[in-house]
Amino acid sequence: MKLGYKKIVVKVGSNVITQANGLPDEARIKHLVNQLADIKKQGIEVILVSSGAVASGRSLIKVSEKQDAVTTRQLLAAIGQVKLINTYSNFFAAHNIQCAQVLVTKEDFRDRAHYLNMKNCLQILLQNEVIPVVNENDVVSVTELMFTDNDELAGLIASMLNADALIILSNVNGIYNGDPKIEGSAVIEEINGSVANLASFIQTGKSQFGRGGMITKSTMAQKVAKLGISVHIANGTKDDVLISLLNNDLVHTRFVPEKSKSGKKKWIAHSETAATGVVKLNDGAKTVLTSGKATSLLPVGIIEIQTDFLKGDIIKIIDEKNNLIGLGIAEYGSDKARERIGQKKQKALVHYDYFYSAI
Ligand SMILES: Nc1ncnc2c1ncn2[C@@H]1O[C@H](COP(=O)(O)OP(=O)(O)O)[C@@H](O)[C@H]1O
Ligand SMILES: N[C@@H](CCC(=O)OP(=O)(O)O)C(=O)O
Repeated sequence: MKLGYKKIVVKVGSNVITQANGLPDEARIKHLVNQLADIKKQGIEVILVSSGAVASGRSLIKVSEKQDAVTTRQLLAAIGQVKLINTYSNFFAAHNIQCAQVLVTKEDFRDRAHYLNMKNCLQILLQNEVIPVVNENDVVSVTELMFTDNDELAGLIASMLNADALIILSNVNGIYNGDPKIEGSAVIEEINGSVANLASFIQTGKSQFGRGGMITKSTMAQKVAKLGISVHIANGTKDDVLISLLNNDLVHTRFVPEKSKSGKKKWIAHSETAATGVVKLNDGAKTVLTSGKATSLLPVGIIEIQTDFLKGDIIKIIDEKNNLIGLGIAEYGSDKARERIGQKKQKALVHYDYFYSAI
């Protein structure tokens, strides 16, 4: 396969594997599994992140209209996930491949110990030639405990496992430079670095069964590419999409990866919700810290400690206008940091190795 990847994470959106009438599209699931089996047999490690539990559940049970949205989602996902994983399991078995169900919540990534537990679990499956089929555990993840969508989850898994590529399969050919439905809009084939006006191309509407939409997909893709992982957005409803993509023979959107970051930086990058402290910097410190040079965060550039934190906590670093600059691990607690605000020649609050720039 021309692209030469050794480890890939493939994310399949609900729309790809659900028919217009809401029933699971078994033929498409089978076709995707056939491709994944082919890819695995060529020695590439594969992790599948599949949506579709709620959509599958909808085909199995009629829900009362009086039931609220949260409990409806719990009910549909609880029933639908069984059907979804059985379908995958049967199709993989035809290739003598075992797959495993891995259901996760945001909580499973909340601190380094939980994160490493999850990483070990996936690694042991891969070492045993099993294909993990990951989904959010929708039965217990509600409201603020939820991932934005499975694109966020897939980005997290790709970063955690140091994958070479994350392939997101949706029901469009990629990100278009206008409304995909309007003639004259074309697929943006390559996105290199942060593209300031990317969001302006994207319509806020979602596809019929999707959760996050294209804006969250592109924000996540830019973040993951920044960590050193290629991200591809392609049309999962096309025949042989994965094989064509890996042979570099498919029109789609590719986010060019930057230099690979360390495992710890990848973890920090995805830890915004676990951050305790908030530290505000002046513009000079912001410029230096985001210049791309290896620079640590020194107290001289701090103007305010907004929220307390302990040594070792993840902290949010913001600018004078309260925009996020990055995330880092505090070398000491907020008490000491407050004493040192604006002072020269003090120990760095965040060492460069433990700083992730969000800009
Ligand atoms: N500029 C754009 N390029 C591509 N798709 C777009 C764009 N703007 C909005 N979209 C919409 O985003 C949808 C895909 O996102 P989403 O509904 O989250 O899908 P999925 O279920 O695959 O995660 C497409 O079906 C499309 O309608
Ligand atoms: N976890 C949910 C899917 C959530 C989700 O992000 O869906 P999608 O936007 O189609 O990838 C399910 O299995 O139904």
